[in-house]
Amino acid sequence: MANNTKRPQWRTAVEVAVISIVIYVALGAPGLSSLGPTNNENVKQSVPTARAKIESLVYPDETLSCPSHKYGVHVVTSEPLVLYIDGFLSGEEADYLVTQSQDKWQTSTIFNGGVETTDDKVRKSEKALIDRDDTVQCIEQRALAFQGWPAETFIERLWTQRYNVTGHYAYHYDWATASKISRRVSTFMVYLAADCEGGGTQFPKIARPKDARWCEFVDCSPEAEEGVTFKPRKGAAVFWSNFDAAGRGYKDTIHAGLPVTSGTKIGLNIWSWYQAGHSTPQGHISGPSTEHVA
Ligand SMILES: O=C(O)CCC(=O)C(=O)O
Ligand SMILES: [Fe+2]
Repeated sequence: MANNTKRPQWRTAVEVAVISIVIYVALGAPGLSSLGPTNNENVKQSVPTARAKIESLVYPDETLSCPSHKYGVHVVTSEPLVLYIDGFLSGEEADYLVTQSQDKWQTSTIFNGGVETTDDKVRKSEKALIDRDDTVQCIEQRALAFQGWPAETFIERLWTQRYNVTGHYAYHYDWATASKISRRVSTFMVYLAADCEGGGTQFPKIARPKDARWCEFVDCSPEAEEGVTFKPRKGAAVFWSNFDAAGRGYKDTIHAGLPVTSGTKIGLNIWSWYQAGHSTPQGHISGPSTEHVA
């Protein structure tokens, strides 16, 4: 009788390898499309794990009729695309989001190797998860319309972020965790309250535009850090793309929230998330979620 109970060891190894590849591909080949830099110790991830992420994605109600809103767009650089949007939110909208944040502030977190943790040397601020009423969904709509309603692209639940004196966010990418099927495609960094000194959003690898008219929006002082520092300005937003057409994260989007030296700065993150295999808008991923994943 043939002995089938003992298979050669090499075959077991091949089977393990094949199964591993299948699992890797099923998970969206994490890391494959994000061929930018590997994170060094000073660059922390700000993107949480896949499941919590998907639960945090939303799509605004398309039947909602939103008031028309005008803003001014200025190109900082086209590769990577970085734009300055003056008046992206009205003063009333900014104040409303600050009011909505009251009683919701909690210590901001970072994601390190997929683990949520706090470290005030990296990120010192408080964040608040914003409920999705009509005003908020109209802001989500505006963010998607601005980008041309990209397919299979959702909005991450909105979070506000408050920095008091010494509050800051160390240099990081917003795109650290990415795969072929799943990634944070773009960022709007919106200023809701800007009664502060310091607190600029700093991009060391993006050149400051030369024209003196930019000095209204960026730090033109001799002490300004290398690159460009956007000044907190109520209602304004800095928008940038996190990935190139091949799905590679842009290294030049590394940025920081500089320390606030007096007063308070409040920001709003609007992140758009590409999730392949989910059509929009009919195939909403989920409704409001209580997951805390910013
Ligand atoms: O507050 C800022 O200026 C930057 C914030 C930021 O980069 C973030 O929340 O990811
Ligand atoms: Fe960021």
